[in-house]
Amino acid sequence: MMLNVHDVSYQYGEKAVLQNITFTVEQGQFFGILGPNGSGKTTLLKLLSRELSLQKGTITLNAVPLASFSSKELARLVAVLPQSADSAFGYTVKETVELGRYAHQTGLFPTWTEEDEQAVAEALEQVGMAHKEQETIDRLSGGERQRVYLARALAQKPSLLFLDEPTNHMDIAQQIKLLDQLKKWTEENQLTVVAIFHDMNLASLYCDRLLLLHEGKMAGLGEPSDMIEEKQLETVFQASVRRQAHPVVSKPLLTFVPQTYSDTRQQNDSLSALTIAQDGEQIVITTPQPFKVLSSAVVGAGFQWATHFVNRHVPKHYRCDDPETEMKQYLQSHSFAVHRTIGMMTAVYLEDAVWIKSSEEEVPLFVMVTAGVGNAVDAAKAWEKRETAEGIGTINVFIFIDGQLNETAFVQAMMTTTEAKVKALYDAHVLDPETHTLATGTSTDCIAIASSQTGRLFEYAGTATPLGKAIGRFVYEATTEALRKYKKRRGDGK
Ligand SMILES: Nc1ncnc2c1ncn2[C@@H]1O[C@H](COP(=O)(O)OP(=O)(O)OP(=O)(O)O)[C@@H](O)[C@H]1O
Repeated sequence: MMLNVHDVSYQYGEKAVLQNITFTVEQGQFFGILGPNGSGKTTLLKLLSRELSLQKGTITLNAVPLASFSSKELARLVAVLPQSADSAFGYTVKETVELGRYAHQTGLFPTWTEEDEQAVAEALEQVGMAHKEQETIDRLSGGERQRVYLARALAQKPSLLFLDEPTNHMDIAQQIKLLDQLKKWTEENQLTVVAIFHDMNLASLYCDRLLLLHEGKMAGLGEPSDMIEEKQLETVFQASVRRQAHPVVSKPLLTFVPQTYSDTRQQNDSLSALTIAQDGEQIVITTPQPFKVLSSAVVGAGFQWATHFVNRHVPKHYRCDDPETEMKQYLQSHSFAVHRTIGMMTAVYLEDAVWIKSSEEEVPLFVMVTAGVGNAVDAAKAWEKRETAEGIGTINVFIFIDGQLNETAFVQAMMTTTEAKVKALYDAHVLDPETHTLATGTSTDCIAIASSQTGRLFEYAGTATPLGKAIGRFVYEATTEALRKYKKRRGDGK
């Protein structure tokens, strides 16, 4: 069933609530309508289901004007789950769902057929309420009631389903279950769904296309990934929005920034608040306020907020099939909150760690490096190597920045750090022991870029930028010094 809406406007008395709305929903599509309270979503849905009569514009179903369908014809094609379904108190669950079959009853004295019975049973099954079919509606929870009303709409066996906030009152597990089910029906049975959503992430995850309404006007129409733009949503919803990639699904994920957030994070010179504790077993850097971190660490890789940064000494012959789990156990046994800790390992002597803090006038930066290169690798020749060399070999780099970094700056900081580290290895003439070519790192190197996310904004960290220049310089200097200490301890001083 294809739905076409062209230039539709509507007003209650003098009050214009919809203006020039135009969109098409193809058969089998899951179409979402989003917008703040009062933006006209319910009014639009009421016009689509003919609960309100059209004042201006056209609405067609499979190219036939909506107005030309008889009520009975329309009821066979279209089912509606309204925002607040009329509570049929006293009715049982099954009786409520049976009401959905009235559209299919014919003649003066309609008879209840096997088909009707089956449609009701199926609908109850689909929403997971079959086991409560004899329960009265008033004894159900809000979420269960919502599922029964949905079953009533489904029992109609519609081609087009209009839903006003279908997951209202449902817990998150039920929401996902229901939307998964609806999505499956659109795909398998070519059911067309038009639904109002309040949760933009759910809408984006499940809908093929979205219409964004703002004060009765179209503020956007398209696929979720093209439509959910931070600036656009901030204007429409009057809230601070951040857009990221969903970790699994190829859809955007939105997060809202609390208004109070900026007020609670006014702190200058977060680097002075860092404390360093060192013994032979570990170096622990602690910050009272969480830093946002991008790292390749054993524990806490990817983006994470962290308050503890652990560089742990392990024996030279440490071997483990699952170092991440082992490291997490280590952190737990040392009373660290694993989800707030960045954990790296090294067989290098921790006394040889090098740290540098930039001076006042430069970009506020703190760098710590431990370096061992017994395991050095030339990345360009790694494919030729037969086995990983045994040896003390890891370069761990921790960088703390007093400032705000966006994702671009984080990624560029990683690149700049890697380049500076490679240059330090090059200048120290470190060779891959197997290929005898210049090494670019070791097979287990880790980098953590940690930013206070307060104060100065850094949008870039490439080598042409102030932050990139500082990172390049201090990572190079710290790595060079750490390599010198490592060589000295090994006694080859070269
Ligand atoms: N029957 C009515 N008479 C007069 N004004 C109405 C009527 N129904 C809705 N309105 C007004 O029309 C505007 C749009 O309402 P509508 O219910 O369509 O918005 P909505 O986007 O669905 O909001 P919500 O997210 O709160 O459900 C609102 O300002 C509302 O007050």
